[in-house]
Amino acid sequence: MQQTDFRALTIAGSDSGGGAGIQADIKTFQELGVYGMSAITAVTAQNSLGVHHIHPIPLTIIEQQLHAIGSDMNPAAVKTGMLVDAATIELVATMSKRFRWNNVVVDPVMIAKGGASLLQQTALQALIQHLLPITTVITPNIPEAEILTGLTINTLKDREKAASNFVQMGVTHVLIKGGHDETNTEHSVDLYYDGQSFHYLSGQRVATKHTHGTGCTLSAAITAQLARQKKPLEAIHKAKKFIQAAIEHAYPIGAGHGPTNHFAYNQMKNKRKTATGNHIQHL
Ligand SMILES: Nc1ncnc2c1ncn2[C@@H]1O[C@H](COP(=O)(O)OP(=O)(O)O)[C@@H](O)[C@H]1O
Ligand SMILES: Cc1ncc(COP(=O)(O)O)c(N)n1
Repeated sequence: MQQTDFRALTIAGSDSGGGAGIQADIKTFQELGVYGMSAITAVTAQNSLGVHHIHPIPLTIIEQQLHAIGSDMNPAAVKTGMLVDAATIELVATMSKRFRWNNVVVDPVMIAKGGASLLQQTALQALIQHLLPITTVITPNIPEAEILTGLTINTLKDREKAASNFVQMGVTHVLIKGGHDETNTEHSVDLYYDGQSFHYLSGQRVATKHTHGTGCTLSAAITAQLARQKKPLEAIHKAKKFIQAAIEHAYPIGAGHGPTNHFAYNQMKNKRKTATGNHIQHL
């Protein structure tokens, strides 16, 4: 059977535990029928208990990875995760412009759920100055949105204000995620803004500690859907369904915070297909 050609690139850190970073991204791309490529910015030694060691990859090697992909393999969408420091951010922005990459999804990863810092404090300005102006979709969680905008976010109105700030900083589409909003025990609500109107995307909040890699997986699913030519809001709606299934069926492996389940979305879809006898695949 002829494979349709959808390709995406992730620029992120490696998570030895497989729940976040490059590993989560590639698994998500694969589940959504997208060919995955990677440029690794750091190798981390981590598991369900946390990030134990970080080994940043030399800048020249990151550049060589980006050049190898950009000069030959032309991704339709690109996402960034752990970017380590200001020099890496500047490099990623320069290379994205050089290769005219479209559909740039920035997950502004700063602090792992276990508390380890994945981005130097001094890199924030570089992110704002170099990366945000070329960002198609940014996906901060609430603490990241607060740090980048300088606002305190308690209410949904505060979140709308922060989303407007991101648009003023040059971002085209903003998704401020609500996983950290503990005032809402029923739902986990994400806010989308494109400079024109606000949309709220709500999912049933799952009472689980196994949420390692939720942000990586969501942003990778958005990237995959953009690579599949979906418009940003539709890509985000589909990605929200993917992460919801992945959290509802999370893998309780390890003694700490287990990863989400990247198979869950397709497994549930296949179950529904078997139940209805419908064998047509709708992504
Ligand atoms: N317990 C939960 N139940 C359902 N959805 C969740 C839960 N925690 C996070 N999410 C969703 O997972 C995605 C990632 O959100 P969040 O946890 O805020 O990001 P991050 O991993 O970057 O901290 C969002 O779509 C959010 O709404
Ligand atoms: C390489 C890498 N990238 C990103 C995260 C964030 O994921 P989380 O916030 O779920 O710990 C991580 N832990 N490791």
